[in-house]
Amino acid sequence: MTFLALDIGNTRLKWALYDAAHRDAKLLDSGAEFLENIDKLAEGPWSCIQAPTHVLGCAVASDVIRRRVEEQMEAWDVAPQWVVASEAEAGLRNGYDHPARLGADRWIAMIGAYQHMLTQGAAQPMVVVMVGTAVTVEAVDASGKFLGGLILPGHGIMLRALESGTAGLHVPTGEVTPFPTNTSDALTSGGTYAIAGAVERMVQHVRAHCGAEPKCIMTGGAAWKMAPSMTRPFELVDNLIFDGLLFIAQKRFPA
Ligand SMILES: Nc1ncnc2c1ncn2[C@@H]1O[C@H](COP(=O)(O)OP(=O)(O)OP(=O)(O)O)[C@@H](O)[C@H]1O
Ligand SMILES: CC(C)(CO)[C@@H](O)C(=O)NCCC(=O)O
Ligand SMILES: [K+]
Repeated sequence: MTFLALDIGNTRLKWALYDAAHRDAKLLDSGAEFLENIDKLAEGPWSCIQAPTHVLGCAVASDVIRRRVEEQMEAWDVAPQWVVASEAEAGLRNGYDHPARLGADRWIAMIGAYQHMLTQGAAQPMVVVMVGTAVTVEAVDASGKFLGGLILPGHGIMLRALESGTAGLHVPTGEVTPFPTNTSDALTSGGTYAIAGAVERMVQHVRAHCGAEPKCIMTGGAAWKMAPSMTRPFELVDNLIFDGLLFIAQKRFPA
């Protein structure tokens, strides 16, 4: 039995092959492709992996992209399933006005984060941050209710927006520093502290609403770059989407 977890994001597709559809499964293989390269998965990295028994995915990209990924799996005898946000799943309840409109990546990452917290001890409220093309900052109470969350432009989008929207700004990478004294540092620090500041605000909201200190957990390819600029301790988790997918898969595909 093998299980393939897919995370089709805004910019890249990430995949991970496990030896079982279980939270303690062993990772056999993994990779990432920019969305413009997904038509070469079958002849490329997927040509030499074991055919998965089950495929569970998270897709925030368009249906067209999702269908192109499904085409890459035609050599395998498997019907991929895609998680969509619902009113409740895997211990979480969805407080969104229209639960199905919540991004599947956000929902799955919260499921991963909540289960991760429960394995560590008593339930407490959480702030779950995902740092990628976009940044999301979610609030979950100790009972597993998703209270609401923020969506912000990611660091790359912020800087590109400044570059294209101003007369004379160009954006070479700078350092994050409290008092930037050159343009590069001012831009890099501005983007980083915009994210860190939004997260701090959400921590305050959760503390006030729940009357308890939230557990803060951060994921996404650029999470480690944000970590030193946060105002409070954050646990970094490699890929909460895969953790969430594994947990959901364990229910959907019992051994
Ligand atoms: N120093 C930084 N601080 C914060 N964020 C950064 C930094 N450098 C890059 N980023 C962000 O990280 C993103 C890349 O992260 P990641 O690899 O998780 O995203 P992705 O896989 O491209 O996104 P998606 O999952 O939406 O497809 C970039 O788009 C940029 O917004
Ligand atoms: C916010 C993003 C872009 C983050 O990847 C994604 O989760 C998404 O497209 N969400 C749908 C809208 C929403 O979550 O309210
Ligand atoms: K993502």
